[in-house]
Amino acid sequence: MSSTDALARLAAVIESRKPANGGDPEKSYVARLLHKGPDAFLKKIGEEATETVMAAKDCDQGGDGQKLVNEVADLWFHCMIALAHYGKTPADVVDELSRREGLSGLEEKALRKAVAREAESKS
Ligand SMILES: N=c1c2ncn([C@@H]3O[C@H](COP(=O)(O)OP(=O)(O)OP(=O)(O)O)[C@@H](O)[C@H]3O)c2ncn1[C@@H]1O[C@H](COP(=O)(O)O)[C@@H](O)[C@H]1O
Repeated sequence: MSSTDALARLAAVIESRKPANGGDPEKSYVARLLHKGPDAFLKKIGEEATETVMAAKDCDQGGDGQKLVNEVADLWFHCMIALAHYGKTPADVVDELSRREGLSGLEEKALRKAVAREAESKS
């Protein structure tokens, strides 16, 4: 079974935890966060992003990378709650990454700057 299947299965569980789908904040962590609303899960995303940075620094100090994997899992999980709340799916993110496939970040940035310069020269 592929990793994207696991993301799709988790997305389906998160969907089932929405208040409109009967998610119970007393019995489910996801339902509790969704019930509390965006401020609650967006705060968790901020925390998990910071913990991801700290775990990466731990790798620089000789760590084996497992903390980094754990923190990225927490980060992805909380981002998936945000995606679900705003009506998006992991498949949408994978599609966006696929769309970018083969387009160098440096080329894309240069293209963006050229478009901005062009617009500025016309204004
Ligand atoms: N993948 C996860 C997952 N990853 C992390 N977490 C929870 O996310 C929280 C992470 O927060 P922290 O590490 O900051 O720990 P904490 O101090 O307890 O956090 P807070 O008190 O600040 O909320 C912990 O409570 C973890 O248990 C997760 N909780 C649930 N899932 C998945 O979501 C499914 C549905 O979960 P429920 O909605 O709880 O049934 C589960 O079956 C899992 O597949």
